[in-house]
Amino acid sequence: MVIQPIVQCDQLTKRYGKKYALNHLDLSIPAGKIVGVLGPNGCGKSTLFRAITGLIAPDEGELRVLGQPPGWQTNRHIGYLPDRARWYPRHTALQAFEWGASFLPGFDLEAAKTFAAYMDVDLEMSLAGMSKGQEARVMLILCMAREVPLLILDEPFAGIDFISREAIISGMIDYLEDREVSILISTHDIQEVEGLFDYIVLMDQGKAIWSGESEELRGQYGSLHDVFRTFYKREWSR
Ligand SMILES: Nc1ncnc2c1ncn2[C@@H]1O[C@H](COP(=O)(O)OP(=O)(O)OP(=O)(O)O)[C@@H](O)[C@H]1O
Repeated sequence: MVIQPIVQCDQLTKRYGKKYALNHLDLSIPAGKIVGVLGPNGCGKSTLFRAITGLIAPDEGELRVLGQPPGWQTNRHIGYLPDRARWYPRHTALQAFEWGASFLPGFDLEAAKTFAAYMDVDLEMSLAGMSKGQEARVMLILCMAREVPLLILDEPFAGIDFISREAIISGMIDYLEDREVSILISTHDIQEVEGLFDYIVLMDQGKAIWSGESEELRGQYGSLHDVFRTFYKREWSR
């Protein structure tokens, strides 16, 4: 069953003191898309993801995820990679995936192993011995190997080098081709990943300043690099 829209925000607001992390955000994200949630540091991307996964309660406004208010019922159907995610250092990658298979709804151990082979992850290596980029791959696999309708990946490519990032992204595109899944991805690595997105949300100061099909955005403004120049002049001129 495909739920339209996958995420719906009406006047969604989250304040920290006087600071608006989300400022009366209106946003409707259709299902079945790979969505780039983009914008400068501090514009509210992670806060939006935390609200979607029920980790923070909004101060005002309405949020519906998979057609319902966020909570444990919706979280069963969401694979979430938080920013700054870490795993238990003494575990090996395989132990992390076996944990996933026993605890995470919809986790497919064989898919995780296939991803690991593709992403060059040594299953027997402990996470303590891994580089930042290797650990980031394990964390990404823990989310991607789940049969769920919604994946939320907050900065999944941070720490992964340019060459590996391209390989991982093309692997993701192959893997996702036949699956009915919606993915929200925040990233600052816009140039490498631009081919991945079919829908874009541009955020600034807690609001969505543009959202729509990436082809439409490219048609109007050119590459994502040019889009950033157009929409975030304030940032670029600093
Ligand atoms: N727990 C918190 N306490 C106080 N302020 C917070 C908290 N969480 C977020 N903020 C503030 O809310 C704003 C939005 O933060 P958020 O982490 O959502 O931005 P972001 O777009 O994910 O940024 P980045 O690209 O740097 O990861 C920022 O000004 C941040 O300082």
